[in-house]
Amino acid sequence: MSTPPAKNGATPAARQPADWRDFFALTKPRVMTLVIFTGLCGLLAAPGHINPVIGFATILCIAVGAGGAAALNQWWEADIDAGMKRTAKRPLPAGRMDRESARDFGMALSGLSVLTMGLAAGWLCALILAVSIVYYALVYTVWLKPRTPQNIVIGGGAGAFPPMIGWVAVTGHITWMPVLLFLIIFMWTPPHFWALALFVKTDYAKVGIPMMPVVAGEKSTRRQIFAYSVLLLPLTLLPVFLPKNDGGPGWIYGVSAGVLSTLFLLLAIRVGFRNRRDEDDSMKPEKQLFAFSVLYLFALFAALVADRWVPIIGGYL
Ligand code: HEM
Ligand SMILES: CC(C)=CCC/C(C)=C/CC/C(C)=C/COP(=O)(O)OP(=O)(O)O
Repeated sequence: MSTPPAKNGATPAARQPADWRDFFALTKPRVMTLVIFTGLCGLLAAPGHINPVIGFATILCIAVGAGGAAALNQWWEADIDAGMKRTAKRPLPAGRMDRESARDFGMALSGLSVLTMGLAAGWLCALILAVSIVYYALVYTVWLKPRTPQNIVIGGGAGAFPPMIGWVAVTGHITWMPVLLFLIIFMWTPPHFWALALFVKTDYAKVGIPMMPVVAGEKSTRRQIFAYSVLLLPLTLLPVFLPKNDGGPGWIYGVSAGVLSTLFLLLAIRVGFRNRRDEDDSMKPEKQLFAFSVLYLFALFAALVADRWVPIIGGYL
């Protein structure tokens, strides 16, 4: 694929050779910690045993594949990133790397991760990883993001696959539980992202990306954040009703999910029905919901692992 033409000539040519820190930054390491964590939790919560070396390779491949997809995302969007305050310091818009290096790095990481995943954890895991890379780098970044305010609703699927990959690495097949884990992240993504989009709305408007607050306005986005958060609560409780032999969790997960999702909903209600009087009003509730969304998913998946391992460890004591 050739490098996309500059949309407004904003991306400068690289002024200096990139070093390893720039390549690392290209993998969006902070965002990907949660992607990797949910993948790890899928693997640790699944019923069954996995060779630790294969388990480690699986998580490494998720990390490398997600990093590769993130590099391809930045290769494609260098001009957009140059126009937004939040992203302008990234290696491409800041002129620390040329676009072809980012593209080649992204392609190499993506190819390598899928191949290694296939050899280590099996070709079903490799297929799901390949789908998530293509989903993020192509379907979301190239196709949906510049076209529709539903971009992150549909595109959010990309980030929902890692726990399914971890789970399938252990069990070998897709059952209800990994599908529910996928759906939980799918439902979580709109409130996670729109809370942030509400306070960086002007940036997205400036570069012409049709994010929901830009297209449908604040009020509609707030109501939609609320709606997805309402649906998220019962969805996170559904796993408890699955049979134990499909890895259905018990009360540790159930209680944690109930408490966490209720807190999430309370914050979403504050954001959802807030009437800002003027543009200068603080965005504290939105910032709180965004920050909590990250903590929430970490805690929810940690509870899933605790649910499986606390009784096992307790049995040894
Ligand atoms: C299409 C779906 C998603 C969109 C558009 C999105 C967008 C964003 C954006 C714009 C940020 C701001 C910070 C940054 O860019 O560094 C962010 C932060 C973050 N996102 Fe998402 N996100 C999505 C899905 C996910 C998923 C699936 C996960 C993990 C499972 C995730 C985890 C995180 C984390 C951990 C942060 C905080 C990073 C930090 O502390 O700097 N996001 N997200
Ligand atoms: C295994 C695998 C391939 C996982 C992919 C994980 C995935 C899709 C994560 C999405 C999170 C993310 C970096 C969103 C940024 O959106 P953006 O690119 O629109 O944000 P930006 O404005 O910060 O560039």
